[in-house]
Amino acid sequence: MTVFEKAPAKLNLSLDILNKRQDGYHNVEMVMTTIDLYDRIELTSLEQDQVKVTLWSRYVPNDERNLAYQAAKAFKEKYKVKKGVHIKIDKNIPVSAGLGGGSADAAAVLRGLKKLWKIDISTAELATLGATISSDVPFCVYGRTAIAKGRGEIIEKLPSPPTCWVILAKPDIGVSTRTIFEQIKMEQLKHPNTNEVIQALYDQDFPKLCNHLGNALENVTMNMYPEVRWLKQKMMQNGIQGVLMSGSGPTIYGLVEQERKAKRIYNGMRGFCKEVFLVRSN
Ligand SMILES: C[C@@](CO)(OP(=O)(O)O)[C@H](O)COP(=O)(O)OP(=O)(O)OC[C@H]1O[C@@H](n2ccc(N)nc2=O)[C@H](O)[C@@H]1O
Ligand SMILES: Nc1ncnc2c1ncn2[C@@H]1O[C@H](COP(=O)(O)OP(=O)(O)O)[C@@H](O)[C@H]1O
Repeated sequence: MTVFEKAPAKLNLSLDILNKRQDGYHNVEMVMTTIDLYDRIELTSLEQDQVKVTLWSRYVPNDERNLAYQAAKAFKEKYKVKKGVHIKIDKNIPVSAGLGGGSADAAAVLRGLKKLWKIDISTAELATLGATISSDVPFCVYGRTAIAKGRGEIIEKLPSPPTCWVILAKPDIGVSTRTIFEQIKMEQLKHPNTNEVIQALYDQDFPKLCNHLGNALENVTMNMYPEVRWLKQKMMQNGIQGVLMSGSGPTIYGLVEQERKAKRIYNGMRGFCKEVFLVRSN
């Protein structure tokens, strides 16, 4: 039997760092939403007790370092499944981009295995299992729009943003999330107004949402990689209100309501970097 799952990328509409914890992680508050840029995951049940990953990517390993592999192992162990699975990943989400591609794949594997092996568990239980893989997996298990707290594992659903176009531009560098967190100087962080972002979602107020997008990691990454600041400025020169770096970067995104304007900006941004996408919000 084979099951197919979409693994959508996420955007951080806001990202705040509250404090550093004893375990080395940071307590965060992040409003996140999934977008229509996704990897495709195909899961086929195997009689042999093995996890096999197939994907074609220069940047992602197909062994036990793959988060999709780790998700399948964790699922099999937790629910004592003796069968195996062949995971095929069709990778579209850029890697080490701040778009949570690895976490999206892991979450899609958890959702897919629940269907493939007909295990009766709740989404909350899957998200708890996902937290053992990486901080963004619990959000990716739910998808749509939510606020993530703690180290990312406490999820509260929110209304999705008014439907809009999303232009994504990724500079030709990969950013290590761990390295960016290591650079943080708490007293220098610029904090977003998370409550205003949440209120804008409840009010379905697109201009207000755009005005309050904010990411405490933006300056940390931009100080390390000036090309990210440059790319944000290029995106802003198009007269978009809502422009932000997602996650620990380096992807810059812009939110636009009108299709014609979005297509014009998408075409313009392609002159500045190779990896540019135009997708819909969820
Ligand atoms: C920053 C965010 C925002 O959505 O995304 P990305 O930029 O990776 O997409 C996430 O919080 C990233 O989540 P994820 O990529 O799953 O991180 P993990 O694998 O759990 O952690 C990687 C490293 O980042 C640091 N880390 C991560 C999460 C957190 N709340 N505090 C941390 O200090 C830790 O040093 C950890 O070793
Ligand atoms: N299925 C996967 N997809 C993408 N990256 C993966 C996957 N499994 C492991 N990784 C590794 O995770 C790291 C971060 O990848 P990614 O999730 O794309 O980053 P980000 O969350 O910053 O967008 C990379 O070093 C990559 O090799």
